[in-house]
Amino acid sequence: MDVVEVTEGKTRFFVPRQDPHLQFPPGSGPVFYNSRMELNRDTTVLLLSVLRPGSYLDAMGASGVRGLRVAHEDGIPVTINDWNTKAVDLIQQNVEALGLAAEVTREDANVLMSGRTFDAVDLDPFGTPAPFVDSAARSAGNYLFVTATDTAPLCGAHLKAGMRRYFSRPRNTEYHAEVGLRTLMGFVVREVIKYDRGVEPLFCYAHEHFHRLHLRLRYGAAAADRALARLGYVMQCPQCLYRSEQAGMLPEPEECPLCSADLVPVGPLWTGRINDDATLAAMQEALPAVTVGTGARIGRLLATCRQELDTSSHYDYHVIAKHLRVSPGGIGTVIEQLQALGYRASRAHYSGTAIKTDAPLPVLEKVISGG
Ligand SMILES: C[S@@+](CC[C@H](N)C(=O)[O-])C[C@H]1O[C@@H](n2cnc3c(N)ncnc32)[C@H](O)[C@@H]1O
Ligand SMILES: [Zn+2]
Repeated sequence: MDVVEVTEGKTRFFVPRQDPHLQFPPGSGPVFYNSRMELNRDTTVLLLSVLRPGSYLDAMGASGVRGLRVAHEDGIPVTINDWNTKAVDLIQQNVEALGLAAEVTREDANVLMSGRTFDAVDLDPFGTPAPFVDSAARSAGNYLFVTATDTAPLCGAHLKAGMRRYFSRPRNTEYHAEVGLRTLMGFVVREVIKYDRGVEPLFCYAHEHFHRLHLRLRYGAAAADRALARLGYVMQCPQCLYRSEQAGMLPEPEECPLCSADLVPVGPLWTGRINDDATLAAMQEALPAVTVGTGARIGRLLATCRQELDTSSHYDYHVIAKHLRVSPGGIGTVIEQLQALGYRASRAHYSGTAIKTDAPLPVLEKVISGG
């Protein structure tokens, strides 16, 4: 295999030379590598420097970059797996070049995870992680990390694929990044709680073309019940911009209080917090020493996540302004005005025009129209 050496974070490793003329260079080599996922990997290396699990499984290694970095930069014992022979050869070459004691395996990830446990399990498949979450839920001791790049099914743009994979009915709204993240989270929670285990989000975010979950797992039916209680629906009005949140396994019929249309349930999905503030604070503290490449962007992401409200949807203030036919002021001013009126209001980490607030829609409309 024709390889080139690249650096990510503090780790140098080999990846296949990719044809820059192909439209999708990450998939053009014999083994997958996508440099655009550096931020995703940087956040994992940073978080693991805080959590320090006893063992870590990179279940779909490809070049091995993720596990290599966790071993090299965090000093955590890792197992790197892939079922592809070329990938495993490259991982082995990288492990040897870095002088690591990492274990390298060539198995179907589901078989590996069904037979062994690891303190932390990381799923980073092509597209959907859905076929791997059940075995990961049985394999993971304390931590389960999941990447999904199938944003169209998760966000409702490919509705049937979303329903097949996630047993949920997403809906393509202006808050699709939030729906995608919470649909994925809701699915993972349902896969875990059937084993009488609880799930607590540590750091979950949507970014560009992927969703990423970092979750802590707990033992016991009581912990599972706490997670179960967080499953619910966003109830969206099909005629106006109104939406609300509803807890429960099955959606109850509800009318829009503004226009009387029947609200449409979006879900089931995870409601409530998607981050643990103490974990984010610890990551912020560790950031200067740990992260190299995307450190400034991660710093902004963590800061935005820490101030973000827990609501399962947001209002896009440009959409509201267009609806009202007004030209809006700055988003910071709108948020400050809502707060001055006694409401909670924040930005969302995945969009520059998203406002999360507990203010009723008419209040938000009044503020945006300068009233
Ligand atoms: C998106 S790539 C992983 C990227 C890698 N984690 C990174 O950060 O660059 C997905 C990898 O999963 C492997 N894979 C797909 N299905 C698998 C399975 N059932 N068991 C093990 N590996 C699998 C593929 O061979 C491919 O190398
Ligand atoms: Zn309505």
